[in-house]
Amino acid sequence: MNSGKVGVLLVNLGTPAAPDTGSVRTYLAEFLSDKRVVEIPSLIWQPILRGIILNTRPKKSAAAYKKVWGEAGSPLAAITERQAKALQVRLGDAVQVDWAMRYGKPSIAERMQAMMDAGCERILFAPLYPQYSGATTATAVDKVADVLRAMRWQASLRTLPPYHDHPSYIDALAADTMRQLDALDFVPEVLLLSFHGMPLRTLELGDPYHCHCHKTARLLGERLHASDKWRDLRLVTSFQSRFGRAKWLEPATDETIEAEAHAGTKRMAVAMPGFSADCLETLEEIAMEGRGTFLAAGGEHYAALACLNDGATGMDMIEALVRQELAGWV
Ligand SMILES: C=CC1=C(C)c2cc3[nH]c(cc4nc(cc5[nH]c(cc1n2)c(C)c5CCC(=O)O)C(CCC(=O)O)=C4C)c(C)c3C=C
Ligand SMILES: [Fe+2]
Ligand SMILES: [Fe+2]
Repeated sequence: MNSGKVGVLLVNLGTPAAPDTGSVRTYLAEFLSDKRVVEIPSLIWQPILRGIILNTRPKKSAAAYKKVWGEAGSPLAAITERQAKALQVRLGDAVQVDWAMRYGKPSIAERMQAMMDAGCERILFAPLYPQYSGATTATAVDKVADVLRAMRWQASLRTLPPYHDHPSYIDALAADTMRQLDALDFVPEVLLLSFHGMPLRTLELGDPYHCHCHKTARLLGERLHASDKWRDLRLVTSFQSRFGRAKWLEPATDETIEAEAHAGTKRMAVAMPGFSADCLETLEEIAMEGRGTFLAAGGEHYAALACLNDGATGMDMIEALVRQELAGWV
């Protein structure tokens, strides 16, 4: 290490290197071998993963990734990179901003080493998950701890806490949700707040994720209902992207979308406040598949709202959260 710089590392989940079966298999093998993600003993899980899942799911998932892949690659990686660049501009030269993925590339190990090689002695590690869960925040922190464990001369580390009820996050969600609702060419009867799901067992074991999601939904709802225009908007919370056979948090987003249409809802918008960047789960599962489900079941108007991404409102929030955690360092 050669100087006392401060670094900020933005981290998100990870994504395949390319939308083909081989790349998706490599990504899923790493992701689904994480014991924080699938909490089944390895002796039982690894044969299922290697014998069944990695022989079937990659082809299906690669086809889904192809539908959302852009010129800059995977949306999740492209947006996270843009967030890092925008934050660098906002924070100036006093801080070095970089980004990494928990699974795949750029890896946490590689970017931590690069920051330290550039002279960062203090690093704020910022997993961009508003709601804490073992499968997201904790495994990212485990990873950076592994990286430090292998170093003789470590950097000092701070980690960004979950921000599910932080005023800057709720302000950003409320402003951006209302901006997007106002711009629709229809007035929704219901706004579905869809969060990524988790196995129900994680709630029973004490993971706060479910509570964090419901608190975010309540605080966002209070802000929408305090406005003149969205006072009567009906809000429903659900959990998407179910994986595997175990019982997951309910209600499930796909079933809720279908049930709403069957019950006579004609106009629906869906927001996904738990995702800091658009990705496969928001763009393919909710914007594309969700629309098909709603229209096929009798709905007429459907809109999936964009995540905060690197828009000004979202970046105001990331800057505020990061500046709070950097207090005393810069
Ligand atoms: C936002 C928080 C997330 C939680 C909580 C979460 C839990 C979780 N996810 C899986 C399984 C899969 N997730 C997949 C994609 C994916 N998941 C998140 C976020 C959370 N996951 C994101 C941002 C993404 C998108 C990645 C991208 O490249 O765009 C996938 C891969 C895609 C697929 O094949 O469907 C799987 C598998 C589990 C099992 C889990 C909780 C235990
Ligand atoms: Fe996931
Ligand atoms: Fe999915």
